[in-house]
This record gives sequence, structure tokens and C-alpha cells, in this order.
Amino acid sequence: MNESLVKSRAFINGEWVKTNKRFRVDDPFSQELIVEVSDCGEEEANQAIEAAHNAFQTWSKTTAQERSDKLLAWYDLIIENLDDLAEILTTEQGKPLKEAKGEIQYGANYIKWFAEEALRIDGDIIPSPDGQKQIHVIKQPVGVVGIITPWNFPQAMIARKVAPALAAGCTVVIKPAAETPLSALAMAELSLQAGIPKGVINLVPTSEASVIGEAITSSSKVRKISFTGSTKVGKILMSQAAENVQRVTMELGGNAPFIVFDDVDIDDAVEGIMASKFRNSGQTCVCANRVFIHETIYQEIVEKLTNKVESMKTGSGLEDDVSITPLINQAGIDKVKRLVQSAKDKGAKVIVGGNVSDKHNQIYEPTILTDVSFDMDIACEEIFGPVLSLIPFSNEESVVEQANATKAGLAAYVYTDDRHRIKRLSEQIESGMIGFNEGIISNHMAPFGGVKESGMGREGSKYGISDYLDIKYLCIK
Ligand SMILES: NC(=O)C1=CN([C@@H]2O[C@H](COP(=O)(O)OP(=O)(O)OC[C@H]3O[C@@H](n4cnc5c(N)ncnc54)[C@H](OP(=O)(O)O)[C@@H]3O)[C@@H](O)[C@H]2O)C=CC1
Ligand SMILES: O=C(O)CCCC(=O)O
Repeated sequence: MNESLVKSRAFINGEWVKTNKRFRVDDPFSQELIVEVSDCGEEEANQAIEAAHNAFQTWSKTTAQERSDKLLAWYDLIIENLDDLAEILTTEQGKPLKEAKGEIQYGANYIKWFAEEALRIDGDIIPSPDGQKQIHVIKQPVGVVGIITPWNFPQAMIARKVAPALAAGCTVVIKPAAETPLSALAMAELSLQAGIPKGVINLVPTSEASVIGEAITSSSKVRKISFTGSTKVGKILMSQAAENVQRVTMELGGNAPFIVFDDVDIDDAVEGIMASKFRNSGQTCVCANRVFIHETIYQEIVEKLTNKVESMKTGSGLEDDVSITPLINQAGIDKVKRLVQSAKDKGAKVIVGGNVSDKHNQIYEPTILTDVSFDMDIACEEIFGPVLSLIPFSNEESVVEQANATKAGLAAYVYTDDRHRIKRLSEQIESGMIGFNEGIISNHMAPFGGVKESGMGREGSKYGISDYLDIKYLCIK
């Protein structure tokens, strides 16, 4: 690991700041200490907000070209250091190194994309009703943005929020997840090297998330909150943000249905299920959570999935050819154990796996459950682990109803060869994103986000910058 990128202090106003308290960051595979990191409290959060507020006065007045150039310099440095960043990510988060490299490139793509979008923050001129005035529309950065991110994509979730914020002319205060602050701190170091001015990016690691959350939401200097994480915490932050009427972007939990109709290429559908379910050992908000398979092809798909799942290798993310690695922490393991046990108690059958690995107490074996039904918690909650829940269905109408019978509405997947059905379901399924005949849908050029309790706002794509901009109407006579 490149030690010069392993930072352990808070990053405030372009300085590495030591705090009195520190907290442990452990490797989820070795379960050993990687490093102790500065533990920020209210005081550091307020310093970071002040620094971001001061930096906003100048950063918001830079030209779009200047902001674009700085973001591109940051992108170049991330790509130059991709292997080292990936190793840091795997060490603190656990995912296979190949996936970590994919995440660093994925996150970097958002930075390059928004460096380009910075140049396209266009206004409008609208005809007036009486022809006597000009209606002009300009766009301005919203101000200081508070960013709170989860541990499952410790680099990409930060990049996806910071890049549009900076491109728009905003400055940021980031609170990374306690389990994974190192990827975030390494990104901050590279932003310094890229010449992004002091105070534009501030980073406050903490073991007391709610203290930082309250400092950010109670400050009238912070004009927007962008959060990715659980729906439970999203609701808390939304209610806190109401106090100062801060804008919110919320990327919250999912419960993705994955529907396979009987007119598909079965091997293609099996590949799609595997890719969607087992990315990051099942710890993504867009993972297939409930797999609905048409009853006529159910048995064949169960057999093909069984062959694939049985051959998956478990171990350290740093080993070659490993696909299932430790879950983030003991709470993650406990949640998967509870969901599988209660499904079994209600009649689900374990076809493969179903236990914590006997080689490692934080790895859950890749698992297939059949005979899953809707009264089971596993069909209602985000599993966040490598467990496939399979449910047979008989007709389109009932499966759409079942797919929509959840408060979540983030991602959905449909495998079918029928173009009329694709048209119908694209309107009927209640989710922000649908993969038709595709199990991996995330990329920087597409609008990522949910409906219902999965949140609001869109990240990435040409839409992703608008959450960071205010529209101002000028009536000119
Ligand atoms: N939609 C998604 O992308 C994600 C969904 N989840 C879902 O949530 C479940 C639990 O995961 P968990 O890590 O606990 O997710 P959380 O929502 O608790 O964590 C996400 C982020 O929010 C922070 N946070 C937690 N509480 C507060 C608060 N009161 N104020 C401000 N920030 C706060 C966390 O900090 P800290 O790390 O210090 O606790 C972390 O940075 C998972 O099993 C999964 O179902 C989890 C992660 C991502
Ligand atoms: O799981 C999440 O927290 C969202 C990121 C996943 C992705 O971008 O595909």
C-alpha cells in the first residue's frame, strides 16, 4: 500500500488536523487495526463549515473553465493512483480488488463527467407575456453542501456527490462512514495535489455520526444535504434539514425485484442475476433483493444458479479470483443470519450455503433460498448480503403487483424478449431505474436515484448537477 495516501487526520481548510480523540479503522478480513483516525466532534464540524463557507465566496466566482480544469487534474491523479487507491479501498471495506479497481474508475468517471458538465451550466431567455420585458434565467451554486456517505462504495459515493457540487461552484463538508474513512481521506490528499483551493473540500471523520449530522443540519451556512445510506437515517436527516430548509438529495435503501419471464435466453438471465446479486457480496442498494422467476423455467434456473453459486470462491479481497469477501461488520452478518433464519422458520429452503463460512466469521457463504414468500422479512427488508431469494410466479399482472408491493423504489430488473412487455413494464414498475435484460445498470452517464422511500434527486448524467444549482429569474424591462 502507498503509505503517502493513507491519511489519518481530519482535512479542514486544506490542513491535516489532529484531534484529541481517535477511532479505529479495522480491516474486515484480518480484523486487525489498519490505522487510528481523528475523531471529529461539533467543534471540528463547525470549523469545516466555516472553512467551506469562506471558500465558497471565491470558488463560486471562479470561471467554469477553472473549475473544470481543477476537476480534470483531480481525475488524472486518481487514475495515476488507481491501484493504490483500490488497495486502500479493499483493505478497509473488504471487496475484491478487481471490484475496488472498478469502483475507483467508476468514481473517477463522475469527476471527469462533471468537469465537462461545468462548462454547460446554461441559463435561458424566455418570451414575456406582454413583450415589454425580458425574462432571463440564470443558475447559481446553492452554497455549502453537507455530504454524508456509506461504507459500501467509500470512493464512488463521495465522487458522485462532490464532483457535481464543485462543478456547480459549491464547496463541501464530507462525513464519510466510520468503517471506511481512508478512501475518502486519500481522495482529499489528491484534491490538494490537484490544486483544488483550501476550504473547497473539507472532510470530518467521526465515530459519532449524529453529532456531525446535527452540526451540518443546524447550520444556516449549509444550504444543502446530500446523503446516501439507509432510509431510516435519511428520514432523520430530512427532518433535521427542515429546520433551516436545506435542500436534500437522498439516495436511500432499495428492495430490487428481478423478474425473469419465460421468453428469455436462460443463460443470459442467470448471468444477469449473478452480476446484480453478488456485486460487493450483496452489499449494494441496487442488488437484486427478490428474484421472481416464471414457474415454467424456475427449476432450470435454480439448477443453473446452484452450479454457479457453488463454484464461487470466498476469502480475502486481496486474493486472486475471489468473489465473496467479508461483510462490513458483525452487524451485517447478524442481519443476514436473522433474515435467513426467519425465512427458514417460515418454510424457505436452503439450496446452497445458508451459514457463516467456517473459514472466516465475517464471511457469509453465498446462498440460495427457494420457496420464499411475501410474509417473510427477507422479502421486505434490504438483505445486504450474498443471499438469493427465489420466488416463482405465473403471470405478468401478479408479478408486477408483487414487485411494487414495497415502500422502496430504487432499482428493478426485467428479463424478457417481448418489446410490448418492456413498454408496459417501463411505465408500471414503481422504481427510479429499470434494467431490461441487464443486471448492472450504474454508470456516470445515467441518472441514478429512486422513487417512494428510496429517496429523491438524481446523481450522475446531465441531470445530476441541477440539485446543486438554484434557478434565479430576472425580469428585465
Ligand atoms: N442505500 C444505500 O446505499 C445503503 C443502504 N444501507 C442500508 O442500511 C443498513 C444499515 O447500514 P448502515 O451503515 O448502518 O447505514 P446508515 O444509514 O446508518 O449509514 C450511512 C451513513 O450515515 C451515517 N449516519 C448514521 N446515523 C446518522 C445520523 N444520525 N446523522 C448523520 N449521519 C448518520 C453513517 O455514519 P457511521 O458510519 O458513522 O454510522 C454513514 O456515514 C444496511 O444493512 C442497508 O440495508 C447501508 C448503506 C448504504
Ligand atoms: O449501493 C449503493 O449504496 C449505491 C451505489 C451503487 C451503485 O452506484 O451502483
